[in-house]
Amino acid sequence: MSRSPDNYLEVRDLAVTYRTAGGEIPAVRGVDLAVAPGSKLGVAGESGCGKSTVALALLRLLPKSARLSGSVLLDGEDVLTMKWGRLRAVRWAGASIVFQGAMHSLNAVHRVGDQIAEPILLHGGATPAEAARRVGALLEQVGLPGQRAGAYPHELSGGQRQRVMIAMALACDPRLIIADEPTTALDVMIQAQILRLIDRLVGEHGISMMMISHDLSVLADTCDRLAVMYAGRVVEEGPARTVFEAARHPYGAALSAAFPRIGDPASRRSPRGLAGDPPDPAALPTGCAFRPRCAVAEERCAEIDPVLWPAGPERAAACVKVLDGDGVLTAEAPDGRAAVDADYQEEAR
Ligand SMILES: Nc1ncnc2c1ncn2[C@@H]1O[C@H](COP(=O)(O)OP(=O)(O)OP(=O)(O)O)[C@@H](O)[C@H]1O
Repeated sequence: MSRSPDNYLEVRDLAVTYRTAGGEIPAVRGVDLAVAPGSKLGVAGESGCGKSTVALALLRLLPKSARLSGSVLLDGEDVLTMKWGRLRAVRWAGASIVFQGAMHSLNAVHRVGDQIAEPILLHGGATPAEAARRVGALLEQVGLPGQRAGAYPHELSGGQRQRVMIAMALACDPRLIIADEPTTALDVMIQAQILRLIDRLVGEHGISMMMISHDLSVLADTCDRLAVMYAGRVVEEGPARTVFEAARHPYGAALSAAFPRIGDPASRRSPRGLAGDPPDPAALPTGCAFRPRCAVAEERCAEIDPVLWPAGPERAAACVKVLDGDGVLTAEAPDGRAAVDADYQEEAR
């Protein structure tokens, strides 16, 4: 993660624990992320690794059972500590979210135009006539005729509903869009259209983006940088293409191999698949959380819980080793990062 005062979004040591009747669930365990203005960060990982929890935490949309720590700096202001009035403004103009599954996110009993107009009226200080004009323009921007403003969600297809969600996310000219699995519920052809649409709109408007997906190949195509999450942590981070093509963390490599690139013979080597399931966050294994599924785990991985450390230019990986493009394991010095415990540093050298 590149730390800079210029980052539009900077997440520092974010931790989220859900309190449930069955005990505490540490869903996110110390996550650092950064998005520079106008850039696109992809967050990848299997179901349950904490991606949506991170997305919801960014705008304090988590249920009351969630306990948060760390900071979420949006243009330098900490979302986690700001007052409610400020937070309401930030939620639309500072950053907005496109959720997975538009059917559940749209209100079934209201016309979609009214739903898009709501934030414009509440936060944009527009008159009803101005809001109606803006709704028409937003619908056109997402490829729907302005008259569809009068439709109810059930009268639209899945792809059209997701377009409405994107129009709503754009309503107050946000500087950041958080897209959480924006195409998961759609068929493949429509998925590609929606991804192209999001890509075009964020490019045209100079909006920063954080896109969440379990599909590394989609993120590699869409984003500049990529963070791979596992068991509530970022285990790998770097330029999107490079992480996808040559992951440095065994989990990044396994996830990448699970999405072979069509027409690329090298990808068919697929040395390590993704067998098994992620751990239950309430019962993590000792040491590295990926150890039970890791093809290259060693005895010391049961003792060491690795943190992110430099693993090449602008890259970081949380593993005692790094995997190079040929599958040869090399150990690299972690550049003396203070967070790494002394034994681990010694071992890594
Ligand atoms: N409201 C909640 N109460 C208790 N546990 C929760 C809650 N929401 C999520 N969790 C748990 O937190 C962990 C992380 O969930 P999260 O939804 O953030 O992961 P994810 O990577 O986004 O997965 P998916 O892609 O399936 O949404 C999971 O173990 C999940 O069961």
